[in-house]
Amino acid sequence: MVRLFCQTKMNALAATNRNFKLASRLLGLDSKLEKSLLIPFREIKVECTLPKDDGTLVSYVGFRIQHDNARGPMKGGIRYHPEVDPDEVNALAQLMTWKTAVANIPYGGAKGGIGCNPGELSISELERLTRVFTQKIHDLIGIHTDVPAPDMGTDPQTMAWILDEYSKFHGYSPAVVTGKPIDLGGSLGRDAATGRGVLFATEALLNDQGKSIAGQRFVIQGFGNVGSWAAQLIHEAGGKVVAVSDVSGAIKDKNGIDIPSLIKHVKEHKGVKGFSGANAIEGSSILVEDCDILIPAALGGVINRENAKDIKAKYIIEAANHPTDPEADEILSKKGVIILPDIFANSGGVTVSYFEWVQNIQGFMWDEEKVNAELKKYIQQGFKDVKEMCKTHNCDLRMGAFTLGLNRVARATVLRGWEA
Ligand SMILES: NC(=O)C1=CN([C@@H]2O[C@H](COP(=O)(O)OP(=O)(O)OC[C@H]3O[C@@H](n4cnc5c(N)ncnc54)[C@H](O)[C@@H]3O)[C@@H](O)[C@H]2O)C=CC1
Ligand SMILES: O=C(O)CCC(=O)C(=O)O
Repeated sequence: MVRLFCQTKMNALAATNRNFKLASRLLGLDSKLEKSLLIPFREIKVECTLPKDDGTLVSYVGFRIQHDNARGPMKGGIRYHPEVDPDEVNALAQLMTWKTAVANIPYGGAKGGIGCNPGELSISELERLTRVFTQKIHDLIGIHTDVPAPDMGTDPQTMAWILDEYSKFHGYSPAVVTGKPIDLGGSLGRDAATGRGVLFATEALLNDQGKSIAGQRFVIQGFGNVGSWAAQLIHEAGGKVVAVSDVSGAIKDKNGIDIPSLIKHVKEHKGVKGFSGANAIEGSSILVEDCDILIPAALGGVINRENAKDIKAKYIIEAANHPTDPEADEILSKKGVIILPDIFANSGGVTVSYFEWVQNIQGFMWDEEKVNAELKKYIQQGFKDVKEMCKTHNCDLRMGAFTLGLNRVARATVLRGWEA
């Protein structure tokens, strides 16, 4: 197995390919088809020169990996983070292909990113960098080819800049990105959608186990778009969020953190650090804190062979992409921990992105009630479909989701005549 950066964390692409191969074996896919599904459709790597506010020039590397388009336009977020590298973006693009298929929305998969630290750039530097990146990729994305969206370190404002820059070349095209500000054709409910999807997915799993959200103790790693919305909605549903972390630090209160007050604090102080309503703890201990349900909502590979044995949660809901290494999967499975995999658990974001794209193409805006009700239907159906695959292949939820996604993409690929 290939490992980079540290001994404990597996390379993201090696981990994703391993899950792909296991699922492909369960489905008995033909080896030529397997190879065609694994190799990305197109890999784009561009140099982006940023004129900084002080007049100096800095070079960044940007990526857009377009993994597969058998089921429709490629779809996936754009990440700004110092650890963005081609293997990670490749893995994330591949995961998008299986995720859109699990959600049963008419898309393929892609992902992009720039290896930068957005926290160290001013707003005008972020705008210039986003525009330069868009200039480099504008002829390879499009409403019916590849539709970006926000991911870690990017937000609706980033999408507005991409939309504006793209429109200079192709005419006004709101449907070229999703996760836009509402004033530019964004969908009501998209901002909360990944967190809301995490709530619906958790409810589906707990219902299946004869349980409910109320009274369960949650720990959440990451308090950005996904983590903070998940925390808020879980809090409203009667769940007790007992510990939270972000890049600034970690906090804990076994009686349950007052999430609305924490959200206010984070808006003012840019992080959970210093929140007076809970005790500070070591960020490194967050994943092994005592709880019923652990929600990683930050980086990949955080649950690995080093810490898996110490995890106390009975359930892990993967709000982040690929937070769990296959080695940790094995350890956790032996401990009886149930994992709701990323390609299902965090599919609420891309599902509402699909609703946004549909609204843009139709030129007709839905109300938020409709968006949330449709999202619930998709997540509940997705859970049923994943469980069905678990039954058919006698496998866990991750392999249930992978076999579901792979099977749908393989069928579309064959129907389109891939051997011609
Ligand atoms: N935004 C979306 O719609 C979707 C996001 N995701 C995934 O969810 C995860 C989070 O994404 P967003 O919330 O959008 O990003 P974000 O940029 O809004 O928030 C990221 C959060 O992670 C925290 N963080 C970063 N490094 C950390 C560390 N070492 N320890 C603890 N916390 C750390 C940051 O402080 C921040 O609170 C990512 O894995 C992303 O790929 C998945 C599906 C959709
Ligand atoms: O909303 C989208 O199109 C993609 C979101 C995303 O990047 C993800 O699900 O990981």
